[in-house]
Amino acid sequence: MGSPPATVHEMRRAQRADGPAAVLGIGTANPPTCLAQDEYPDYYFRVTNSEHLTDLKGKLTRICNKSGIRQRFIHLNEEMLAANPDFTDRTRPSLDARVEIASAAVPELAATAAAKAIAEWGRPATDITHLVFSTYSGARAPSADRRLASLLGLRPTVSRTILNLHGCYGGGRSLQLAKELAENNRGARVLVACSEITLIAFYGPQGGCADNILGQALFGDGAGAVIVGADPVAPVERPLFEMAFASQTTIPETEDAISMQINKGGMEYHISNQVPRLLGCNVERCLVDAFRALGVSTAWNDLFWAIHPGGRAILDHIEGVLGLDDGKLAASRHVLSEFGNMSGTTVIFVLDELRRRRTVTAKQGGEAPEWGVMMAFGPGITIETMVLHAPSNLDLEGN
Ligand SMILES: CC(C)(COP(=O)(O)OP(=O)(O)OC[C@H]1O[C@@H](n2cnc3c(N)ncnc32)[C@H](O)[C@@H]1OP(=O)(O)O)[C@@H](O)C(=O)NCCC(=O)NCCSC(=O)/C=C/c1ccc(O)cc1
Repeated sequence: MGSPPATVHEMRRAQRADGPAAVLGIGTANPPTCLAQDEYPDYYFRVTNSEHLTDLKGKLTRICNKSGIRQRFIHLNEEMLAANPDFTDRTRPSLDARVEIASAAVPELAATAAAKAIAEWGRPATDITHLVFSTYSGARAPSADRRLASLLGLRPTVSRTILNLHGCYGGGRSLQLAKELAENNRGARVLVACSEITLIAFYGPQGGCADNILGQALFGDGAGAVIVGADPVAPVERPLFEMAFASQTTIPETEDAISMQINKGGMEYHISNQVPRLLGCNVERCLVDAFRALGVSTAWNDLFWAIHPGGRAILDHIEGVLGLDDGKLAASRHVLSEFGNMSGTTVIFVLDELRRRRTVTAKQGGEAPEWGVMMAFGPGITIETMVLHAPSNLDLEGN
């Protein structure tokens, strides 16, 4: 009766997508409080009652001036600080209060970004089959992925994964996981959400702790969401970027270069001043390996670039070692300038900005590169690399 049973191999082949995973929609969101970078040292030392620490204020001012950042958005405001005075003192036990605020704020910010990505994608939220959520800002279960699924009305069978403490490479890792899920599950539609609020790592300045001063100068809050799926169904679904290849590399002997740890007073972190140099020494090898695996030969200046702007010096080093022309990292520099380093979320903002710029180029009759690269970095030191292809039928309008 009926046809002979398929082999397991045939069943698996039938479960897989035919084409590559692609970005089908992008959305971003930020909290309402915007801080101008040139006013930040005054703001920070005032709200933390630390005006007497003039050396540290001078250092923060020097870092802000060189940061390449114009403004940042943050969830924490002065009313919250007034209600939680322990937030300014890293020795006081304030983790409970931070987690309480973050547990609500992180998924809500993600929901705003996700609603925009879903609107651009053009299908109902109930068609989402998988959710990958990345954050360093929470420490509770059920966690932000569960809450986001409720806020968006996702189906109860949505397959959820949360990535915690991946820091600045969380966006790259989530997108790589989404690629695997979409390509290995025919018809899958994966929502990637990254949402970070720096409240978990906000403290007043403390002598002898330059890491904290660096973080206060660079980090901002934001959420980014991406819908990923293979074999887009025209005309509703339009691929913005196809994901051609993805890899992760850990730089040996750099375990201590970037670290984050949750303790009773919030999240402590250390960022070595060698990070820009270490990345500069290692990114080209990742790129060479990626393009060799694809069998594509290219000049770096023939690509479009979506690099995580971890700091201005990181972009400068990468631009230098790869010999990139002025403007090749413009999308990354723009996002750094207007939002700061929003950790894992930032690379989604860069993708969004990149496609906006490609629209302008196309409207002006110019040509944008067909192939490009997304890279994100974080503790490990970990480098996430993804080779992207922009299809010629690209709908670049976005939301
Ligand atoms: C904009 C910088 C900070 C300064 O510009 P510069 O061109 O290097 O300028 P200078 O060499 O004159 O340095 C200015 C000051 O910055 C100081 N500085 C220079 N890197 C450092 C340094 N890692 N430490 C602490 N002082 C420094 C440097 O010592 C100096 O201090 P001073 O001599 O007192 O003026 C630049 O070095 C830069 O972009 N660095 C890259 C920063 C970086 O590694 N970012 C990636 C890591 S991000 C990450 O892991 C995220 C973790 C995270 C954690 C918590 C969160 O909430 C969210 C996320």
